Amino acid sequence: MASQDSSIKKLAMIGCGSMGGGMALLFASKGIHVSLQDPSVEAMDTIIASAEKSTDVPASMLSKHADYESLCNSLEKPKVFVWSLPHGSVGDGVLEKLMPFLEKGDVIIDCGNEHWQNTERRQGKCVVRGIRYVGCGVSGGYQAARRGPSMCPGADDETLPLVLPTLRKVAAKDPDGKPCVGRVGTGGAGHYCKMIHNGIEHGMMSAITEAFGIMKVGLDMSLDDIGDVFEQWNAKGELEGTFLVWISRDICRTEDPETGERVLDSVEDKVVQDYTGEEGTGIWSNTEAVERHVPAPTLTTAHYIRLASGDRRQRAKIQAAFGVGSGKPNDEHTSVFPPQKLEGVADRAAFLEDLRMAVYTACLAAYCQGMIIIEKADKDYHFNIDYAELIQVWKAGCIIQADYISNRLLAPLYAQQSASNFSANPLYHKDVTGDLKRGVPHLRSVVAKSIGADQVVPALSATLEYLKYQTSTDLPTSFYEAQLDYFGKHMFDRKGDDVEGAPMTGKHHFEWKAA
Ligand SMILES: NC(=O)C1=CN([C@@H]2O[C@H](COP(=O)(O)OP(=O)(O)OC[C@H]3O[C@@H](n4cnc5c(N)ncnc54)[C@H](OP(=O)(O)O)[C@@H]3O)[C@@H](O)[C@H]2O)C=CC1
Ligand SMILES: O=C(CO)[C@H](O)[C@H](O)COP(=O)(O)O
Repeated sequence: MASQDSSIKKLAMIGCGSMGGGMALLFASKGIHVSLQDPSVEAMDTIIASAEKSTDVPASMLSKHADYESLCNSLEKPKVFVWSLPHGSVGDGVLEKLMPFLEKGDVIIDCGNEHWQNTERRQGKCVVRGIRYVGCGVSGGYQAARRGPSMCPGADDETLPLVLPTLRKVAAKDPDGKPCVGRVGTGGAGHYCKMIHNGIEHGMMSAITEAFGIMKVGLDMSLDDIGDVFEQWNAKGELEGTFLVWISRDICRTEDPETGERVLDSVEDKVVQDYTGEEGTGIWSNTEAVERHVPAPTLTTAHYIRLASGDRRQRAKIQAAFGVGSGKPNDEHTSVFPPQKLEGVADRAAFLEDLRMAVYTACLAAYCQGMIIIEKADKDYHFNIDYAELIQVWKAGCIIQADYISNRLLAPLYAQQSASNFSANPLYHKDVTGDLKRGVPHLRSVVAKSIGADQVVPALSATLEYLKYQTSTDLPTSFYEAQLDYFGKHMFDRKGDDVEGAPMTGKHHFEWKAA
């Protein structure tokens, strides 16, 4: 591996599906020989056939291998393996079978969406044999896998310098040509941050989806007009260069060439990834938020509508119990509380501006909530996160790419990481809070009108609530604390008792009613 330019000349790609296939071609296009391994011979043949058709990948840069012995024999020492596998037991099984062929110094770069604790467990197994295991979250979907994804690696500080020169060659580049990969942190930090990336992704997706619903039904706009709005939002201002807004434009406009109909009109309203177990990042990121005691309602509420959406049959049955529909999922597309046209929108352009700012505010809140989870995890798990590198990773090639948020707010903030009074919590920084404050009147207006018209706005409304409760030191939760003390003798602090440091049990109990 470590020849003159210290970059990798040969590697094995284990897992040749949509991501692995794209990355295999990408590595090969950069002059790296890629040995393919996948249970499906067809998957490997498809990659080789794509290389034959391509102009940038000589098919001779790829070889396919039926077993690990042949795969390992095709590599140079130290051997380098890139994994693009489903999470969990698949990776454990591959590691077990691969172990007999591994030697000191060999490197595994796990580019799947693995749970960070699995990553650390495997790092522990590998390190005792001198094998290096990098947990490298990859983002951007299968198209980016082929042309340059955003890459989020975590491992010990001796291992990362060995793989970074190669990852820099293939990773997405920001507009200044700087690669979107870097030293994110130690241990499972790479997979941890990718997991939170996906949590942020879900919050942003929901906010944009809710805005779509508002425009479609609440304003009775055509798909073409909605596509135009997304295009304008993406072109300038706070949502400038937001990947998810950009693809939303395309989603509105794309027609099926066979039918001439909009593809979107044929898509059923269920997100099933959490049910199929195909992906786990949504569940893990929200579980982490709660376990780290970080309120992340934009992410969590986005996840709840996803969960509700996934089981369409259950929704149909519940709907019938409310007295609407037949209870059979495919009979009707209807609602117990059908969304209606918005009332009180005299000036559509002004409302669309409110909507743009509401979506921005929710996207920024999603980013903030994600960064606060990472900050807390960094302290609890000692990831030693390099925040500036992490924001660089997310500057291009990834699903949460949001140019304004990263360039104008987060990159300048995280450039100060070495300052003695630095905090990675974006809500302690005035540029960020200034923008959130500016967003609130727009968000309030959109949420109020939407609620009046039964529009489905979980992430937008949860963001508004979040900004209210996370910024208040006068919450109605005095009452909650009193309830706890009444029935459970859980104690409370009196007003003015609060002190610096971690939250502690209160010092007082009141005998509200004699036992
Ligand atoms: N799709 C996306 O947009 C993104 C996905 N990811 C992550 O990347 C990873 C791969 O995802 P994706 O490419 O979409 O999934 P795919 O299902 O398309 O690819 C996974 C591949 O792994 C293969 N595989 C399964 N078991 C083994 C094994 N024991 N040895 C070798 N190969 C095996 C599968 O083969 P077979 O089909 O025959 O079982 C399949 O070809 C996942 O962790 C995913 O979460 C990350 C970012 C984006
Ligand atoms: O990791 C990804 C993007 O970043 C993948 O696209 C992933 O499949 C998305 O799935 P989910 O919405 O369940 O996280």
